[in-house]
Amino acid sequence: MTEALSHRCGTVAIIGRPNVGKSTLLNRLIGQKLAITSHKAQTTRHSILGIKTRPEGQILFVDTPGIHQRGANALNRYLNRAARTALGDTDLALFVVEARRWTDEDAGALRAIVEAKVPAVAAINKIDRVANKEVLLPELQALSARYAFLDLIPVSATRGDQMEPLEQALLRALPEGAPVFPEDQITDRSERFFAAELLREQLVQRYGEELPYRTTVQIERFEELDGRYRIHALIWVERASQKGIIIGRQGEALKAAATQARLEMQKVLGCPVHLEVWVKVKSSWSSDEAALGQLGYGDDHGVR
Ligand SMILES: Nc1nc2c(ncn2[C@@H]2O[C@H](COP(=O)(O)OP(=O)(O)OP(=O)(O)O)[C@@H](O)[C@H]2O)c(=O)[nH]1
Repeated sequence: MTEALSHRCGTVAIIGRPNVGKSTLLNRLIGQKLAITSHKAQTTRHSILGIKTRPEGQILFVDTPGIHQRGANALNRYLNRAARTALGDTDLALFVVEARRWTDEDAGALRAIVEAKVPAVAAINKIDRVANKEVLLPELQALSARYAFLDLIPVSATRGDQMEPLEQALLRALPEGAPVFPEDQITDRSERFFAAELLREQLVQRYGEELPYRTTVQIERFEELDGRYRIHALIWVERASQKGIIIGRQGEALKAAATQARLEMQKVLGCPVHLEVWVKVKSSWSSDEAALGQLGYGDDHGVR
């Protein structure tokens, strides 16, 4: 009973290989779109704080870019570093895996937790795809043999199944403490940051496999006047050919992406948005540490 009476507060780093559903799970837990998602791996580039306040406690979620092993350019190194930094400074890890799929990359992500020696809860995601739930039992056993998880909870982030037991397990594992943020606050990120992410989400969802990872979004101007937002965004690409693809024939492709991004921004900001988007070429930004710094990837908070 004493456990139920004490108020809990602490950070939970969401860790897992790319594409297991970390961002979807964060959005589901917070009940609003904080992290952009796509079916392509490596969508998440920034560590985002999502704040979940309940009577029993406050959970501060840090969404990390998926820990992955491919590629060694500066952007990939930054992504892995961001995930590891989050682990070095958290009360608890939430390790996300996909039901019925264990890969070397999952093992790599788990190794980061083991090395950081943080307590962890495991979420076995995408159970909506598993018709016979009995097959999950040996999987849970195998996972608990790999690490001393405090709890293992099968979940479905898209359907919202098992969110309550997951939240309870996380709260139980957090230290006692007073809430850090007001109860109605759901993130520490700025509106400007979300504007950049929502435009980047369109790039990830609309263009070929490689191109989005060769681009970044910078918000040049972000102003609110008389209940309307005026936002100027720059999409940085590495080559003129990429600029052509993004813009498309007679500007059609960019127009469609910007229109959808604007609608998403209006949903998040809750008022009309005027969005202007420009595409600019900056050669080899993803392999140059100095260029990454200029674009806001120099620290863990990324583009603001
Ligand atoms: N069937 C099913 N699909 C899911 C579930 N959760 C996430 N997905 C899908 O899995 C894909 C990846 O989800 P994300 O949330 O972007 O994954 P992530 O782990 O944040 O990926 P990175 O940003 O690459 O690290 C998306 O297509 C999601 O719709 C789930 O519970 N069930």
